[in-house]
Amino acid sequence: MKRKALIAGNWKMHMTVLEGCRLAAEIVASCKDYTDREVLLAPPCTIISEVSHILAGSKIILSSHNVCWEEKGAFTGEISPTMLQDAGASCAIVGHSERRQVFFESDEVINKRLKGALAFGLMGILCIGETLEEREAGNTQAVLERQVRKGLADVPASQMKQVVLAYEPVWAIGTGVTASKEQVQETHAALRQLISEIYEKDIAEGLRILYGGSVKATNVDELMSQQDIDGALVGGAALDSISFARIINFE
Ligand SMILES: O=C[C@H](O)COP(=O)(O)O
Repeated sequence: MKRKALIAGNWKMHMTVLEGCRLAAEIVASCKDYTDREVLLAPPCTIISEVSHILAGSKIILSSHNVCWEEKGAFTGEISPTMLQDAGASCAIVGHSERRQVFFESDEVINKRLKGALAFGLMGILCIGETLEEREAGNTQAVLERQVRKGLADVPASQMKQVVLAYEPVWAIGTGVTASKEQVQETHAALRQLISEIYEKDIAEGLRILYGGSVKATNVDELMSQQDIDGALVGGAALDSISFARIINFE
């Protein structure tokens, strides 16, 4: 099955309104009318609304970095799926390693966030990935399997079209160390096999699995040449329009 590639730029905690609007406009200008790939931007929530105006008329998808599972109520510090939609977003990232590591979000909380996003019709990017310590202890597969099974717990097959998986080994994020294309391909193939065991083969074949961790203009082509790498979740290199444009236009 031919899956549409997805190149996602995660701006993390960067960009004022002015900076973000300028970067978004530069990215819009560098996008072609693709049929084989999609582009997504995830700015901080403070500028989602302004960036949505810049993206209007383009096919670029707008995402948040996180989402609450409730529509409204006493959840200080949280943003609901409908608030995100109101601001112009149609996707939410959940379970990013920085949420797991720095803010101690558990698999259970991440699962609630994902189910909340899907229930309100958002696309959900579920991030998973092992730490260096877990890798060195030989626990990579077990950690990824736990994160996938718990992250997708009670997500019905009917909502899996809204889900994207992002494999981001923590040791490769922001470090300049990229996992090799062989390492990533092998991991993605194993993840696809796991998804076919949890759901069914067709769902696994249709699921997009992104790689994240020091993706750059210089390594995107070789990563994207692999059968089970369906796109990239890009951090640092997404903050520069020239680098990100090159990544979007991978060959
Ligand atoms: O969400 C993006 C990832 O954390 C990767 O970040 P990076 O490209 O700066 O390594």
